[in-house]
Parts: sequence; structure tokens; C-alpha cells
Amino acid sequence: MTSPNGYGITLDNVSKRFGDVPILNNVNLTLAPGEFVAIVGHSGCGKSTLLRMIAGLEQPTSGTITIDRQPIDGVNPHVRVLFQEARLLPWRSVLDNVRSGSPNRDDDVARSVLAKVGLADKQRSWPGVLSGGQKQRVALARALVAEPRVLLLDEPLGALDALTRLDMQALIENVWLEQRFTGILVTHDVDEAVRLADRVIVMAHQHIALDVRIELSRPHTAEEDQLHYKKLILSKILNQPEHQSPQAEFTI
Ligand SMILES: Nc1ncnc2c1ncn2[C@@H]1O[C@H](COP(=O)(O)OP(=O)(O)OP(=O)(O)O)[C@@H](O)[C@H]1O
Repeated sequence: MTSPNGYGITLDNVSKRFGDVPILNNVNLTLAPGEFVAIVGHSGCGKSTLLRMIAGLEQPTSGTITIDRQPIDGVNPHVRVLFQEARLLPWRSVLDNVRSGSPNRDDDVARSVLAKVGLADKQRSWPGVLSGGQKQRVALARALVAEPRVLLLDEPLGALDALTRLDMQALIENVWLEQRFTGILVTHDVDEAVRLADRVIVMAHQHIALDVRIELSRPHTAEEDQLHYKKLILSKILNQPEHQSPQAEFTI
């Protein structure tokens, strides 16, 4: 494995309110450079808000977030975000969309990143003719072309069918192994969290309810190895008082 390019991230007593509504309360979290962490938790518990604050799109009400030991000051060009929707520019070709991730880069770099995500033959296509999975590959390429130090993944595979999702998980793992950015994945899929992450964090009641290291060798694909972690994580999520009944929202 290559040495990490990713930046370390720390959250020090981070709280967030929207008006009178507390979302996060004194959250402390340290991510080592190059670590891949997944965040799970019931809908509305503040996962995306946490990600948006790390992205510099939202400010904490109190507390400090640092990236590479620097307090966050707006959007950081070394931090890229992938959302559930690919958010491509429909009037630009696939190659131009990728290039827009780092406009000063050589075209050859954009082409090689497109090849890496398996879309070398689509560079002249318009986004409108691509499948959902292909669009997310372009969005991933657009993020990777900037060689990010931190990649924030806000349910980027949530809208994809199961097989495409598995392919994308393998792709994300491969590019992470190659580039060793620091990754944070928000997902509702416990399977996906255990499959991809070094560490899985369960959020509940405005704080971190569980922080578990996945002590498996990669790839974490063996069902029997994953089971212990999936049970642990799911029981933590479902034992929260607001979720005493079975939840369709979570899958293993
Ligand atoms: N800009 C905002 N103004 C007011 N309330 C907000 C804002 N953004 C988020 N919220 C609220 O904060 C809470 C946390 O939202 P957030 O999107 O972080 O949750 P989440 O855990 O990512 O949910 P999901 O899994 O459904 O995406 C929700 O109740 C949401 O309605």
C-alpha cells in the first residue's frame, strides 16, 4: 500500500444547531491521514451536516475543525465532495466535466483519470446519455483529477442499483488504495460501510454512539468476516430509543 497522501482531520468539541434545534453536541473525532471512515446513523441525525462542515460549506456553532492542522476557513481546494446526484454540467462533454474538476490540469491527466474509472470511450459523450452509474463515475473522475487530500462521499451510491453499487464500491476502494486520500463516506448501507471503511462511526443523539475499527484485511468482502461488525453496528443503530421498531432504512 502506498503511503497516505490524505490530510488528517480533527473535530474538537464541535456543536451545530439550526436555530433552536441541536444537531450535533460536542463531537470529538480524529481521522488519521489516509484513513477511510464510514458514518452511519438514522435519517436526520446530522451525518450530512457533519460532512458539510468538513467541506467548509457549513460552519459549526461552536468548536473547531482542522484539516492538516489548519482550522477550516471556507471551501478547501484539497477537499472534494461526491453527492448522491452526480451534478454534471449537461451542456459539457464528459471530458470537459472531468476537466472542470481541475481546470489547469493537462487534458491527458483528465483522460487518464477517465480511463481509470472505466470511461475512456465516453470522453466525447454528453452526460445525458450516460447511465446513473456512469454519471457517478464521471463525478468521481472530476473529484480525482484534482488529486484531493480529502474525499467526502455523501451517499454517492444511494441511487444506484445493487450490481452497479458493488462495482462502484470496488472502484472507490481501488482509487483509495492508489491515492490514499482521507475518505469519509456517509451511507445508510451497513454492508457498504463495513465493505469500504477502516472505521465505522454510528451517530445518534447528537454524538458518536459507536466508533469501531474494522480489523479485517482488504478487501473486506468475505460475508463471514463482516458479520460480527454488521451485527454490532446495526444493533447500536436500532437500539437507539427513536428506533425501537425494525427499520427499512438500514440494510445489511
Ligand atoms: N440548512 C438547514 N437549516 C435548517 N435545518 C437543517 C439544515 N440542514 C439540515 N437541517 C436539519 O438538520 C438535521 C440533520 O440533517 P442532515 O442532513 O445532516 O441529516 P442526515 O443524518 O444526513 O440525514 P439523511 O440520512 O436523511 O440524509 C435534519 O433534521 C435537517 O432537517
